[in-house]
Amino acid sequence: MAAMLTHGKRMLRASLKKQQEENNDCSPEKRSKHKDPGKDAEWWCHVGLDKDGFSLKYISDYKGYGVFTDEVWKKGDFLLEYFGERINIQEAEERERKYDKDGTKMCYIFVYRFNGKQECIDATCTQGRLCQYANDAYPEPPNCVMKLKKFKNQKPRLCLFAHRDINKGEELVYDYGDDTRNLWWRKKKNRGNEMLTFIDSDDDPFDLDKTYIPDVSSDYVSDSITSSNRLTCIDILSTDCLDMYDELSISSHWIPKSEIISDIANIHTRNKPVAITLPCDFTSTLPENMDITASLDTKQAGMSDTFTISATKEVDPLCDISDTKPSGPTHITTSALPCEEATILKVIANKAASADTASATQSDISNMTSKADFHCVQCERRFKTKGGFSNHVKSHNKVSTVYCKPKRLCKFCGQVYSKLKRHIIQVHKDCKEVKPIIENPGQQSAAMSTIRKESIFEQNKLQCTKENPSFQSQKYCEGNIACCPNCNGFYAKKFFFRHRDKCHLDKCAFSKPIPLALLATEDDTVDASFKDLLNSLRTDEVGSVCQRDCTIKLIRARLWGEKNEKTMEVRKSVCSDIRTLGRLHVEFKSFEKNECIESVQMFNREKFSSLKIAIYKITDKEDSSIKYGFKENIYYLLMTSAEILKGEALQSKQGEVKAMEFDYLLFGDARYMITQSRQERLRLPNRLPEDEPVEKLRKYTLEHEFVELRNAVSSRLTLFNARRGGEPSRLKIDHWCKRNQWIAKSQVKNLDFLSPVERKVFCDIEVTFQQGKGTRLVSCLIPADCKKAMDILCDRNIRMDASIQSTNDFIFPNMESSPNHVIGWDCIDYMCKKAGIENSNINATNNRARLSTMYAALDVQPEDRTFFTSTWGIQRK
Ligand SMILES: C[S@@+](CC[C@H](N)C(=O)[O-])C[C@H]1O[C@@H](n2cnc3c(N)ncnc32)[C@H](O)[C@@H]1O
Repeated sequence: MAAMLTHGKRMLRASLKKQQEENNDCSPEKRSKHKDPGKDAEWWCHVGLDKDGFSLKYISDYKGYGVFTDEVWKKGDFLLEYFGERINIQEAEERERKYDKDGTKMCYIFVYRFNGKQECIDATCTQGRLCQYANDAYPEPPNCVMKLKKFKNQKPRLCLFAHRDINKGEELVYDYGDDTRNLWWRKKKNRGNEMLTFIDSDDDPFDLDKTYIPDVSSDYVSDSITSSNRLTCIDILSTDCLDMYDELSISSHWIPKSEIISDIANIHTRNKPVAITLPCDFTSTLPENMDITASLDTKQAGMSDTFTISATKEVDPLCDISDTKPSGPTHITTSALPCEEATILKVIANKAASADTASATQSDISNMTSKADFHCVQCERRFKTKGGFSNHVKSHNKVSTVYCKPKRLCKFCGQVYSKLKRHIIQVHKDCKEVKPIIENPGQQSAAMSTIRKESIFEQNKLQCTKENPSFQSQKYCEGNIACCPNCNGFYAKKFFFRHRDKCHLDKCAFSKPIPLALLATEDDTVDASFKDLLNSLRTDEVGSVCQRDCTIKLIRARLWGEKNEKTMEVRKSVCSDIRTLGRLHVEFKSFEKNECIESVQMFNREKFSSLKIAIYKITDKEDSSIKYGFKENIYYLLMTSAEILKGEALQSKQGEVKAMEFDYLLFGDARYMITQSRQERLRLPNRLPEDEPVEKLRKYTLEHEFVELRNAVSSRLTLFNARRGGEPSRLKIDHWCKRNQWIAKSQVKNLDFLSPVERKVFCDIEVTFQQGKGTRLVSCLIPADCKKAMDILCDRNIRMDASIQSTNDFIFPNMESSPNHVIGWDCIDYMCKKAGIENSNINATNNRARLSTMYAALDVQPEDRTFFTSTWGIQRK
């Protein structure tokens, strides 16, 4: 593969700068989400965007623009796609001539060979993408590599991958290939001097002359300096040695030599201190590890702009040049120095010193070094000795791990104090609550602890209203704070169990999530179960959107309010619905690039495209397929929400909202996939469980002594009822107790119209009805062999012995102190493992499909079919 990238001119600088600003957008849709670089590349090519983490910078008039990394990349990572119009070679040649002729456009045509044929990508007119600005690596080794990637049913794509680990701030460069006809820059000599000497200026596309003085304020210089915190390499090159090192130029990897040379007019040195004359504005672009403050101070004091760079012992290589006259360029590398040491390299503002520098001797240097003023850039403190300075730097490193006593809010005056106790006793001594504390010193600490707890609660309550709340706890802890439902105290989650005993809480009591718990206490109009629902929301970004956004709050209240039975299922489904709305809103905001936009705007027809992207973002799977079931749920959720909002607008006499009609315009693909999946995939023979493992499992659940009674019975009922959704696992004790209310056994015998099979079914089998999904009642058949086990599972004493919460009235409870029922699929999985069935695909859904497939093959009369489908829980359209 050879790349032919023709040179261009520098005219588009302004427009590219604008483009760069657009590219710097940090929206989440520009973040990678794939670990596998191939998949990652496929996803980004599919989405048609560039990843975050790169920026376009102007390097020099010679090289033009380049792509730089804003973060660290690992070897093998997919970086960017070279995106453009796909054209053939003839068209490419024509366009190249045209671009050259009209001279207004740079030409970005990439030529590669695929299946023996030359193909081209023209990125000349590509807007808002970066890869076309990546330069050729020559003369350095490349840090990335362009690969041709062929994804399913697609034309090949040009993808740039990291060839090695790439640091932040590095320029992305790859090998343009060995077709050097167009790579004129490879014919240039003396790249080390950053193109100051062109050997054949005819080749130079920019017609630069040798005395070209680059623009030091260009983006590249300032940006690369600020982004680089490392002092990795300083080269001191001797040029015209009038005297010993009278003129030196300094180059380092963060400042192209050309730029420096033009701006550092004189760099004099004789011995160790190197005196350089810097222009004022250059001093402000010095890297962090040189002392900028010192130089600025000097300027403020009206002193000269001449500075002395002196080095302490650590920069030993500098000594090497003090005595000997070099025969050629001398390289002094400080790259071996650890960062902390490199900080010691100082710029000392000292007019007198600079005047003397040209004749400075070794003793001058030691004097200077000993007089060195070590300045800590973090806290502005100055040190006379290097030892003191080093210790001080270490102490900074420790700060992050040292506990800093937080300031507490005084509940009496609303101010924060670092010594709350002292403040309360001194200032609020006359307060009714404080007097007893002062009078009974023995109880002081307990009483203060209560006051502190209350103050933390109030403080955290205030934090809840903030976008990025920072919560406090009783004792120091990093993140993960829990709130006690009993005393409202805040504790480290890790140690909450200790407090649980102190507060005499139930062993299985949970801490409550922070912000929602606090907000819920504020709103007394909300019933307890709804507060409970609020508390169960997670406290991440989506959770906080759900609790703050008025529209979501309204929808949540309506969804919750319209359910008669507030079962665990209903709770879960409302929670999941509002989290889905929250997720949509988060994505919607990010696409709209407006943090303040409210979720009601998602229902505004004019914002259709943003909503579309938001849906796309959350339903898109890693392998570029879609979560179609989820997408269809979103459809229904949006429809319901739009109805709620319309109703609300009418009620509040605001007139009808401009709510969207959510037709299948957005959701057609999901609907298609669902139908396809239901009609085809589920019925495919390889999806259906084999008879053998089903039989084995049936036998196992029958023969097993009900040691793991719950799992066995739940699995048996799931198989027996052949029903979707694990409904038997949701049976409640009440369902079992009231089973006789549905069919009176005594009367079954007298029902002449029943066939013998039906009669047997009704006599032997227990029938109960439970609520299915939505409002449907679904029958559950319990075979005779499970009756005893059902009695055992419902026995209150046995349940107590098994530590099942008394409030949990599911027959098949989840044991982990949860108020919920077990997941039917988990039971089957467990039993399969016990029965030695490997990789089983038995589950309620598959089993139901298997049975109905078998049943469909039978020649059954229509009325019997009706009986079968209604009684055996197989849904009929
Ligand atoms: C695909 S463009 C790269 C982006 C380009 N720097 C710009 O500003 O548009 C290729 C052009 O960049 C310049 N270029 C690429 N690699 C270079 C290198 N190693 N040295 C000098 N110029 C280079 C040449 O002008 C070349 O024609």
